[in-house]
Amino acid sequence: MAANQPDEITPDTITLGQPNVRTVAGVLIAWNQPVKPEFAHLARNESIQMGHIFTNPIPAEDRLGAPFYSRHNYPGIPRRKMTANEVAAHKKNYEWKAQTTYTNIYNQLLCTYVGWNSTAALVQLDARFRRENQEVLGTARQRDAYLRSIQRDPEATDEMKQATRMWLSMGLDLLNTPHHLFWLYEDLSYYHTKIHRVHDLPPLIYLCLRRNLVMPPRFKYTIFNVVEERAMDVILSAQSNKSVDELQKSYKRKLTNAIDTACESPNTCQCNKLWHMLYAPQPGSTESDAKYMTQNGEGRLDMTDFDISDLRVVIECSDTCGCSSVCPRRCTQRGQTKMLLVRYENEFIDFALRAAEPIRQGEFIVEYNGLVTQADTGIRRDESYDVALNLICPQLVINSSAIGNLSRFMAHGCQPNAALIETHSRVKDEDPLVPRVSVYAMKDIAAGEKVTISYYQEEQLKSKDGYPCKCRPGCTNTLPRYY
Ligand SMILES: C[S@@+](CC[C@H](N)C(=O)[O-])C[C@H]1O[C@@H](n2cnc3c(N)ncnc32)[C@H](O)[C@@H]1O
Repeated sequence: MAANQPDEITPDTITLGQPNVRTVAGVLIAWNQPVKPEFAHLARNESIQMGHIFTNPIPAEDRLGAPFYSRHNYPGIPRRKMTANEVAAHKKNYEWKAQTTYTNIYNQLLCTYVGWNSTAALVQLDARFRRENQEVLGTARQRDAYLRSIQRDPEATDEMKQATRMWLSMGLDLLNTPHHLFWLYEDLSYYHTKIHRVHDLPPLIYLCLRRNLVMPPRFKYTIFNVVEERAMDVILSAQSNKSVDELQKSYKRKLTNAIDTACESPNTCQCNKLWHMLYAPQPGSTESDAKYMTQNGEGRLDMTDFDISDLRVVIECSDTCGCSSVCPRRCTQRGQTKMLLVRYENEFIDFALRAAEPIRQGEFIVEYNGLVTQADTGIRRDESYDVALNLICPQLVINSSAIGNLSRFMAHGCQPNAALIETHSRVKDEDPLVPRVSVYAMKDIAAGEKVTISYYQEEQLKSKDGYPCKCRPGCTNTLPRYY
């Protein structure tokens, strides 16, 4: 019986690409077997996980052999589930795990379960259920609070308001249609949240406030960068990969610690030295015009005079700085703290990322995760998902079209409220420096607002064969097409 148990989704079942330690810097996709000799030392480094393909394994309930087989085939989302009849035959044997809850049309608490399809949802009246499912109830409450805010929003269309009722007042018609796209949205929210939970990140929610739901995006979910083999060659030979000691041996100028640091251990913090040795414009040289962004004691960046066209870098502490994991200079290492949601917008934008709670100017929002690949591979890809690594590794980009996290949904804004910032960050100075990019708020962002970045240059926004920019009503720019 144990082999059939559908409710076990432990961190172990979220294997490749979802390592359960926060010190992981990335996943190396090594196509060769055995791995190249120059990568042999990486196999022994716990900050790098090795694999041959990047997968989102389907958690244990797929092994159930249950009769319901979903029409939708999405990475990491089980297709086989139990129907109400199947559950009736088994339920005495198991402690089923709650997936999410809704309020039904009689104002009762309705629960769907992991590994069951929607026909098997149950009304839960018992106080023990509430006590034992605080996390599930909390996420459902946050989702419902957002949906109720749409009902009050004077700018929301009637169609959007009507669609919120699908979630806020769960009807029998939807419960009896397990193939409905609605349930795929719910599964994406649940299984991607599951990956977040392993790393203490907030839940995420996918929504589509339309009469007819559109197919949600199909991609593999990761909260670590996935590095291609050739990109790893570039990383290992880059100057930025050298340790502070190595860099110091060849650095001729006198190092000053003139810039303050918010590090918990200001006297031993190495970040300012790294800035001088790696990225600071050298006197007399016109090569780099990089700007150094440093966090204050609350981990926020100073965004006054921030210009999106500047090259800028954040340097995070490593263990050689002598600080702890809660140091204000380790925001990206700690990861997202603000809850975000992904919502379908319109036929131009498709899906976009929105804040589910207020974010203050200068705060870290989320890391931009994806496939670290060569900028020039010769293979066509959707470059609108590319983020350049101009300072850390100019030959590489992070592309999130097929593998990424929720940041891949950020829409373009001609007056953006967030910015991408290259981040030099690793937990140990001897780990490979997998390039990272972080998203920070340029302005205060209200709950419910879109998180937007500018990913087009001024001249690209007038593209001839493009399509209209929908960043805000009245925008007259056009966006280029990429693929
Ligand atoms: C990085 S993707 C963003 C995520 C994408 N919307 C999705 O659903 O997967 C960039 C693409 O989103 C669309 N997009 C983003 N911002 C837009 C805007 N302001 N106006 C129109 N389309 C936009 C364009 O199709 C663009 O090529």
